[in-house]
This record gives sequence, structure tokens and C-alpha cells, in this order.
Amino acid sequence: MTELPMFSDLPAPIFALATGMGRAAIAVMRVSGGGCDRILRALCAGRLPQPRRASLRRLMSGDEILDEAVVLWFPGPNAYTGEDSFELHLHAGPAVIDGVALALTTLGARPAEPGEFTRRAVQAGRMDLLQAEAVADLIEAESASQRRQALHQADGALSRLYDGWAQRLRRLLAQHEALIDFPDETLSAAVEGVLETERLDLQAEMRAHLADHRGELVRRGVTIVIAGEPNAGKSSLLNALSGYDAAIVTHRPGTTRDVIAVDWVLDGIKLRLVDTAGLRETEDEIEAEGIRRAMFHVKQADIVLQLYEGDPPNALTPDALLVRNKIDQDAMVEESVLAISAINGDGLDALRDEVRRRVRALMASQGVPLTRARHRAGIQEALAHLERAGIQVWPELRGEEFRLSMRALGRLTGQVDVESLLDVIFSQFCIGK
Ligand SMILES: Nc1nc2c(c(=O)[nH]1)N(C=O)[C@@H](CNc1ccc(C(=O)N[C@@H](CCC(=O)O)C(=O)O)cc1)CN2
Ligand SMILES: Nc1nc2c(ncn2[C@@H]2O[C@H](COP(=O)(O)OP(=O)(O)OP(=O)(O)O)[C@@H](O)[C@H]2O)c(=O)[nH]1
Ligand SMILES: [Mg+2]
Repeated sequence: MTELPMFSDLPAPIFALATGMGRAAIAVMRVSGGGCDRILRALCAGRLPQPRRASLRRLMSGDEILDEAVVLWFPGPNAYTGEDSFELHLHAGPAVIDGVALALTTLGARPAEPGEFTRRAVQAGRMDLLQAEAVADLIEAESASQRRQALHQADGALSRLYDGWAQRLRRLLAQHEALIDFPDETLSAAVEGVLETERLDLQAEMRAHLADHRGELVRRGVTIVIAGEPNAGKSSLLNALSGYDAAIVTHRPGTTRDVIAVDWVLDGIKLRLVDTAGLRETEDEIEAEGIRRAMFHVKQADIVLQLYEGDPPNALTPDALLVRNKIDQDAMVEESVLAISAINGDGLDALRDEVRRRVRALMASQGVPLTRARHRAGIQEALAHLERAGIQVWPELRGEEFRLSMRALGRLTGQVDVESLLDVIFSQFCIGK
């Protein structure tokens, strides 16, 4: 016997709160999947609201009133998930939410898994993987540049770039195979030259794309590590720049041991300002661990501010920004050095300007940037196959490299292997998205 679908051929109905936990006036319960029309009718005493119109309804479970709520009914496919779905804008009391959740369960819906609504939107072909990742980024966005970047990617900017490359590769592969099938001595050399130029162009574009780190920097924040000798005033500087008393300051060298990070939004760009233990030889086990961690963070930093008093030290990294502190105590300071007083604020404007310049230099790029390690790995793979095609003597094998390069691009958008990628990507989502 074939199994009858329980409600329809849509996936089973799922529900989740789409709004955050904690005290709020309204909580939005989102429901999507097969049978949503039946479930909503049951909750609203038999009457479906007009599609896509906010309607006030008394929600009932049997003869028990659950809430007076605003209801939105989205018949598929014109919905976020592409499935029949609805939203209940509830009073946010726990008893209301629990009562509605219980009623939904009784009516055959189950709690959604993290990212499951967006996952269904991908499976319904309403967005690709890059756009789904951008939705996650938009929910996490804390700075204006993060918001802008996520919205751009959600709009398909990165997808269009990769689709464009995949299409050019497809054409390249087709022409390459035509050459294999119809060898024509006189034409071949000329066509091969054209194909080789296109392959090199694609390589150059992918290399430039990989050299651009702006997307990842915007997404995770630019890390600025304050390092240098003990007592130079590193913790004082962290406090002065961030505007709050985050790190302990004392006159004793070796005060800071743990790594202390604070967020700092400068010109709409999210920065992470990191204070570290003063660097010196020490017998103290705890301090030595702090120093080990300090060096670890110095190596990972996007920008290093190396603080000192008196004479300039050796730079910790080739492009560490040397900053002389405590100029309020010094009789004279050379014009050429960046000099500040973390205590009275002298020179901090100039330091901020220099940081801005460095951040801008890091962010300088044209075009649409990649934003995750997944994208970087995919483009690296696509590029590697193009490079291998270049040294491949056998035409058939060269064609295979073009094909593998296309596949790597297809995996980024989800046109290839989407099922195996969904779990990895959506496990990082929040529930209700
Ligand atoms: N209440 C509410 N607000 C929300 C969402 C939501 O799901 N519910 N969103 C969830 O992420 C975002 C908006 N995204 C959405 C994307 C598509 C559709 C939708 O119904 N699309 C239909 C009809 C479009 C139209 O009205 O013109 C479609 O594309 O066919 C709704 C929300 C942010 N705000
Ligand atoms: N006069 C003067 N004193 C400062 C200035 N900045 C910091 N200090 C003092 O220098 C001492 C050390 O400051 P901290 O900020 O704790 O120095 P640190 O580099 O974090 O020190 P460690 O954590 O031990 O490596 C404290 O007594 C601060 O008040 C400054 O610009 N001028
Ligand atoms: Mg300190």
C-alpha cells in the first residue's frame, strides 16, 4: 500500500518563535509546511484570514481562549519559505506562548530546528546558499558595514559573481570539447589561443577575489591588538579608546595577564580592541601564560598597536604601529613619532585617524567580497583546477579540470551537492530563522 500524505505533499509543518527570548510585548510565532491552512483554521474558529493581510483573531484551543492576536496568512508559494505558512503576533507572556505551542503540537506541527525555515526557502529554490548565509549574517550584524554587506549578499551580489564565472567556465568547456570533437588544424590554434586567454582572465579574477579580505574583516570585525612592554599604559589605552573601564590599571608592571577584548565601532565598522599582558622575561607561571597568549594574539592581529615609554623598541611585527605613551611626562617628543597620553587624552585623535587609515587600507577593494572561510576554500579549489587545466597536456583531462572548477563554484551557491551542505550551514543558525 502506498502511504497517503498526511496533509499535502508539502514538508511537515514546523513552528518556532521568530522573536527573541526575554521580556517583550509581542512574540511572533512562525509556522510553515503542509497543513498550515487546516491548522490556522482550527486556531481561528474555522475562518482563514485574508492572505497577506494583518487580521486580529481570537485564537482558540477547543473552547479555551489562548490569545487575541494579529495573524498573517501566507499561502504558498508567496511566502518566505515558499510553503503555506502563517505568523501569530502574540502577547509575549510565557503562558500564551506555551499554550499556542501546545495547540500547534496537538494540531500536528513540530518545533523547528535551527535555520529550518531558511533551509526550506533554499530547498524551495527561493534563495541559494550564499543568500541563506547572508540572512544569518544580517541577524548577527552589529555595525552598519556588516548590515550593508549582508544585505548586498542576501540580494544575490556574490551569487551573481559566482554564477557568472560558472557560466563562462561552461562556455569554455563547451568550446574546448568542440575542439576535441572537430579537430581542424587551421582553426584550432586560433580558438585555443582564445580559450587560453579566457582561462587566464578567470584565474586573474579569482586571484584578485581571494586577495580581497574586506568581506571577512567586516563580518568578523577588524582585530586591533595592543601590545608592548609592561606598564607602557596598554590597559589605560584600551579603556580610553573604548570609553569604559574594561581593564585593570595599576602602577605595577605585569598587571594584565588575561586577554581582554572589547568591541569598538569606528565609522560604522566593527573593530575588536584587544589588551594583552606586557611582554618581558618572567619567572611567574601565570604571567608567562599571559605573555604566551599575548604573542598568539599579536600574530593573529589585523593591526598591532605597540605601546612604549621612552625609547622606541624593536617592532613586534613588520607593520606594527609604534605608539609612544605618557607624553604628559616627557619634556620633549620628536615630531615624527605617534605620541599620546592615555591619561589626559593627548594625541588620541591622531591615533584614531591612523587606525582609520589602516582599517581603510585593509578594507580597500573593488567588487563584491567573499565573506566566509567556506567561500575562500571554494574559490581556492576552483582556481586550483583552472591552474591544473593550464598544465594538463591531454585535452580530455583539461576538460575534466574545467568541469571540476565549475563544480567547486556550484557548491558555493548550492547548485551542486546542496543536501550535504545544508546541515553544516544551518546548524549555525538560530531557531525561528
Ligand atoms: N513578520 C515578518 N517580518 C519579517 C520576515 C518575516 O518572515 N515575517 N522576514 C523573514 O525573513 C523578513 C522579510 N522577508 C520576507 C521575505 C519574503 C516574504 C514573502 O512573503 N514573500 C512573498 C511575497 C512578496 C510580496 O509581498 O511582494 C514572495 O516573495 O512571493 C516575507 C518576508 C524580515 N521581516
Ligand atoms: N603619566 C601617565 N601615566 C600613565 C599613562 N598611561 C598609563 N599611565 C600609568 O601607567 C601605569 C601602568 O598603566 P597600565 O595601563 O596598567 O599599563 P599596562 O601597559 O597595561 O601594564 P601591564 O598590564 O602591566 O603590562 C599606571 O599607573 C597608569 O596610570 C599616561 O599617558 N601618562
Ligand atoms: Mg595592562
